Amino acid sequence: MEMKNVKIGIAPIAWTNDDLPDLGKENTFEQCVSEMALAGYAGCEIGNRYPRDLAVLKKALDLRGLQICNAWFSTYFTRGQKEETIQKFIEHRDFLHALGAKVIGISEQGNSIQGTTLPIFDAKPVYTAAQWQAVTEGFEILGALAAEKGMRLGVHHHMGTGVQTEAEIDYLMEHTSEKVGLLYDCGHLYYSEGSQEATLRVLEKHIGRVVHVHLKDVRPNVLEQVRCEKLSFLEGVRAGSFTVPSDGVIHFEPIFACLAAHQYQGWMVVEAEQDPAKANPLEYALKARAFIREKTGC
Ligand SMILES: O=C1C[C@@H](O)[C@H](O)[C@@H](O)C1=O
Ligand SMILES: [Co+2]
Repeated sequence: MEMKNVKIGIAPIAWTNDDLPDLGKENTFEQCVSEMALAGYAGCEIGNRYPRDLAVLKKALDLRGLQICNAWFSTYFTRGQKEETIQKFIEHRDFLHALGAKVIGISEQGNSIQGTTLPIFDAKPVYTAAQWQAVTEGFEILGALAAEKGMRLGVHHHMGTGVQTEAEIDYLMEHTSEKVGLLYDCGHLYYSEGSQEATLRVLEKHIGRVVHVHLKDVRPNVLEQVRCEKLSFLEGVRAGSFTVPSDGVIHFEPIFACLAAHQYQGWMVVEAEQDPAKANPLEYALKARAFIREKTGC
């Protein structure tokens, strides 16, 4: 398998979890980025422990040979906060641009349940026609703003949001232009659709729009527990829903093969939020890095 122009990154969420700040509260920014570099990653995303001062952040990254590839951005179009979302997006875009990132990953959080206590398998929002209209129009505007700086917008399909299922991803892709790319996260797809086939099918259908990839694996026994006990998304994270590639149920070979066959260019980012007290972040980062190298040569 030949993957040219693909870089391997990792997300800080395994060290410090922005959604569950008590997970990894003992881990410092310096430890996080040092261990990312030590484990052989070329870049990373941004977490809330990262310094916001551009010069300080750049120096810390340069010292370790790390690049910033993306950082999460929440949109609130379903709450009617269009102007505020656009304003904040421009600031976020400019910060990422100054750091050399080429992608901006977004997710509509106006009525998302991912951070709530609601059962993740029972209470996700389903957009009305008006909400789809607000979201697709808003994403188009953000896509154009990203393009102004030579960057790509990637919509992160995510559990607990209105862009979660295969059908919702298809709808989004059909009702938006090329300016709106897809942030493909195989862990979220398997979690939502429950099968390897659907996880791969979505990638194959929309590979031309994929601008960024999150590699996470899932533990099927924990997903079953989440379903049976009606747990929330974050309760599931604490219980160990996610792990790194090679440690869960997903077959990564066909995913890598599809990306390689379509000459995907960009980042593949290991993103596996777990309790660092149970899953040593460096150990799991090393495990994922070795697996990716073995399977892709990258
Ligand atoms: O990309 C992501 C960002 C996290 O904050 C999120 O909850 C996680 O599941 C994810 O995929
Ligand atoms: Co993700």
